[in-house]
Amino acid sequence: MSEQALIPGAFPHRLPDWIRPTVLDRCGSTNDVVKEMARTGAPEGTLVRAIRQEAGRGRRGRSWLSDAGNLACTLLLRPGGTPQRAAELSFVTALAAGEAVDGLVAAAPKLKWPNDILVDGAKIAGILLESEADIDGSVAWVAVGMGLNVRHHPDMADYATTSLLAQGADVEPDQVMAAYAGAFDRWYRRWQEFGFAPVRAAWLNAAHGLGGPVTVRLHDRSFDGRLLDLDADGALLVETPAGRVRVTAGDVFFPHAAQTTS
Ligand SMILES: O=C(O)CCCC[C@@H]1SC[C@@H]2NC(=O)N[C@@H]21
Repeated sequence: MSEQALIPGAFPHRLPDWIRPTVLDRCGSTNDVVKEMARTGAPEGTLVRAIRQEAGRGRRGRSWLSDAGNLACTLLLRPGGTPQRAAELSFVTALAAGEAVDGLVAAAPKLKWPNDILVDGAKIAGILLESEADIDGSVAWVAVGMGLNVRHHPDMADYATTSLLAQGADVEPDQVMAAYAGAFDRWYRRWQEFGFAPVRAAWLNAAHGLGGPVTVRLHDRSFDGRLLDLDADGALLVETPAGRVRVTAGDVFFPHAAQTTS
């Protein structure tokens, strides 16, 4: 990993008490920084933001561009429980990121399975969860990485992207991170108290393309269908001529709209 200069001074916005931020001038990936901290005992609520990431990562080994002006941060959680339950945190995170965007832009943010946030059909934010289990199989920690295009967005060949600035919102990444942290606090508490049901309901309420045609790309094949629902465990339910299919990993594409991958 390259140089990591700590930006001195207090974080300029109010965050929930349990979330303690560190801002780095640069790093490879904030997920890697937080994973290392998790392995050496850092507490839940450790939050690392990098002004620049030099090796930002997305899902499925894709790279994630994050120059100064955008938000790249990772929050450390220690929720315990099973890895299956911890996976629900990607929906908690999507709701929090969506709320941070909502109100800043005219169009309502939409959530695309499994963990993209779209505005006007274009990707504005993505989420990368990584975790480790204890010897008994329970979750030791989860590194919740979130990248949000605040002031610029990359040109991608195969899907549309946008930023808050391109949508007319002239804001600073720290301000967006504070809104995200506040929304995360609310959704995380709700999830801990009431489980996945309210998270699932809110996610469905903001879901992109529900009821419409979808192409699902798995690692070894693709198929078309209609986007039906989110299952009680976060799997996507797709209706196909051959019957209902549960999708637990893959990419979804929506015809006749800006394409995004996640
Ligand atoms: O859309 C995706 O594929 C997920 C992108 C996740 C990017 C964020 S930026 C902060 C954190 N650090 C990383 O290296 N990745 C995540």
